Amino acid sequence: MKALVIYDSVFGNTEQIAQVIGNAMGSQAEVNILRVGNVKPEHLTGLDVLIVGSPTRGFKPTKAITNFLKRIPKNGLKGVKVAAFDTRFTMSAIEESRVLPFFVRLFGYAAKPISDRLKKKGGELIIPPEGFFVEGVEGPLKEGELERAADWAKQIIATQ
Ligand SMILES: Cc1cc2nc3c(=O)[nH]c(=O)nc-3n(C[C@H](O)[C@H](O)[C@H](O)COP(=O)(O)O)c2cc1C
Repeated sequence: MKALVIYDSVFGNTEQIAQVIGNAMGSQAEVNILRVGNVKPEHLTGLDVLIVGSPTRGFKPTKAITNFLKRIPKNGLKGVKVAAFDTRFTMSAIEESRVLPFFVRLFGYAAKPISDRLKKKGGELIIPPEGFFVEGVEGPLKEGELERAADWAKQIIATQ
């Protein structure tokens, strides 16, 4: 099985999650883990599984991830199993704000629009979009999130 994990990351938290996901799959698959800026069209050929992750910024993926997804040709992910994840504020951090809970309910997080776009390009979603929590803006990741990411990756492997 050939898998690719593509991520963007500003402060390093999403990168850590991407590495854990890739490494957890690595024992069962040929896995590449690439920052979105380093992805070339040939990386997408012959893939069985594509996983894309982004920090949630303003309720959305980063511009680099959005642009990458837009550039995938129509039906470019036909026959590819896909999954999406994001990193995001903890629920308690959101609830400390007066206005944020309202907007989060309305606009959500990055993983859902990523998975929608992957499906639109022909990919078959194999697991619901997932979010991993960071403490504050720059992290660190909430305790236990790296383990949760490894479990999530194992669920993906189990679908193969
Ligand atoms: C400008 C900005 C906007 C953000 N917007 C959101 C948001 O809408 N929802 C959320 O849950 N977290 C938001 N965050 C927190 C980020 O999700 C957090 O910084 C990110 O998960 C860290 O990942 P990274 O270390 O890979 O950059 C925002 C952070 C910044 C700096």
